[in-house]
Amino acid sequence: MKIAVASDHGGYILKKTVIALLEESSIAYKDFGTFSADPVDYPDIALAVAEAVSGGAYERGILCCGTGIGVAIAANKVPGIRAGQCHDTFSARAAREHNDANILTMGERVIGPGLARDIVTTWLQAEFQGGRHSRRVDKIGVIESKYNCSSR
Ligand SMILES: O=C(CO)[C@H](O)[C@H](O)[C@H](O)COP(=O)(O)O
Repeated sequence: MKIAVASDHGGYILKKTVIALLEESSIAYKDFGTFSADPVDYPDIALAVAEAVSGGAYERGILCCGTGIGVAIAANKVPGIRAGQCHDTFSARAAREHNDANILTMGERVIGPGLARDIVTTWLQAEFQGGRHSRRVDKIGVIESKYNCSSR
């Protein structure tokens, strides 16, 4: 599995925690930035990871900002992206099993590194359960198609 990872300045330290975990686990990843604690705009880094995942080059993405909210909102504007903010392991598991979330978002100003590691591990190991959940995820795709810009 290849993971696309990025953060804004608000999630810069949390991203380092995520990357350390991926390296310990021998999971392939690419860091899409940001590469310092200087302020950047979270929609820019969310777009980079969302396009990397929606384009198929990366199976999943992990985005960090101060809250995990802004990057989730921005990433979910990209067709095919199902980004979920998870700050507990129950949600992380459900995001995969029920929602087939292909991007995990977290907030450095909300949770600590220990919990973040558990969340990432849970999210990476959980699998989409299909069945009734497939019908619901498919309906998200129908909504997306309804409002998709024809110029894309
Ligand atoms: O997405 C966010 C807010 O919805 C993130 O928390 C950002 O990291 C945050 O907005 C950055 O705030 P700052 O005051 O400019 O550091």
